[in-house]
Amino acid sequence: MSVIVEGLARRFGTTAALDGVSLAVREGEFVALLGPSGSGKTTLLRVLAGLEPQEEGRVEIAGQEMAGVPARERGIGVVFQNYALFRHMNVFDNIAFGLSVLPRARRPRRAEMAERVRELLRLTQIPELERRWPDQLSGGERQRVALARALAIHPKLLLLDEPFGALDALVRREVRRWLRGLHDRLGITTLLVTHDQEEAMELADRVAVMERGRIAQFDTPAALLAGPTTPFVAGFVGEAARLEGRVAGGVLRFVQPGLPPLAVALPDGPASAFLHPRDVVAHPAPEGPLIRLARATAEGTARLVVELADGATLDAVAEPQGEWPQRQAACRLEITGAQVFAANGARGAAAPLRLAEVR
Ligand SMILES: Nc1ncnc2c1ncn2[C@@H]1O[C@H](COP(=O)(O)OP(=O)(O)OP(=O)(O)O)[C@@H](O)[C@H]1O
Repeated sequence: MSVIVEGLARRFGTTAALDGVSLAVREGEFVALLGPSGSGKTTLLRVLAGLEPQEEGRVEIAGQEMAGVPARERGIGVVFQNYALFRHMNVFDNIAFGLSVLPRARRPRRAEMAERVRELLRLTQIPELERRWPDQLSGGERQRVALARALAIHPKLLLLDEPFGALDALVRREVRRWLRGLHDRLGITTLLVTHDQEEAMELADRVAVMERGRIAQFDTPAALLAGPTTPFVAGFVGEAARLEGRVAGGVLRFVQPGLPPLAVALPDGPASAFLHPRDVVAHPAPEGPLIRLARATAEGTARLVVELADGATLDAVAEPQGEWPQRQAACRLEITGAQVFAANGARGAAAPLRLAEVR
């Protein structure tokens, strides 16, 4: 089911939780809504689900205008982080609940209902938990039950609000891979709210980055990392550090001493550069910025925190062939690229200067 949102607004007192949100989600797509706390992610999901009124704008799901359509007639499956299972019902009854609240005309008969619940238990790979009570389940198992309950009504759209929030990191990773596999098999259009960018990047086909009630950028994970369109997105997505500088004659020089200038096609004037750790490569050198912290990564490379001459720190990687970097050792920093924004919002990708260009 495709979802089209246009100019959506929702205020709480003087707070604009949604301030003109437009978004077009394709049928079968997995989209993550990513943004800092309070940026409007949950409100957007609640408006789509019909749990929150929209003040301005329109929502269309599968070609149908949603204004005035009550929540339970929207055909949407919802899993909220705090949408706990019913403690007085076992797993089977929790899942069947989704069906029992359907409007009478669409509610299946008992035998059909039981068959559907068993099918969902198989689909979510927890058939052995059918008779368990919620307090006898692990966090990951509870999430599977909550998802089975949301899927019970054969939703055409699935809305997930921080569904893994309560799980520890390892279980979280496992459950989200499983969820993505399930999505690929069922093909249900899915919107997931998260403030965890790793989760958004791993799961979603496209990510909508939200900032103060608006969509700052809606793109594939790779495009967001490679081409953030605003300083907010550049700072929020990835692990980039922000450094100030000045462009003159196509050359960016940093305010901080000890960093090489870069070539960038931007007008003269102040500029902000976003440097990802992988773009800052430390080489052994007799003098220069000091390595304050060094740690091995899961990929077998070394991640460093380097202290610049003015006391500011910068994340970097060690030159791949170099010796294992020592704390307190001096280094020379090479910058292989950066996203740069001029004061007027124009952006450019910076690259190392060739020696002939350094004046
Ligand atoms: N029922 C409400 N009453 C008053 N203000 C609200 C209400 N719901 C949300 N808000 C406000 O609207 C803004 C957006 O909230 P929302 O919950 O949508 O953000 P969010 O991005 O989901 O945040 P989080 O990641 O913390 O859940 C916030 O400033 C919040 O305080």
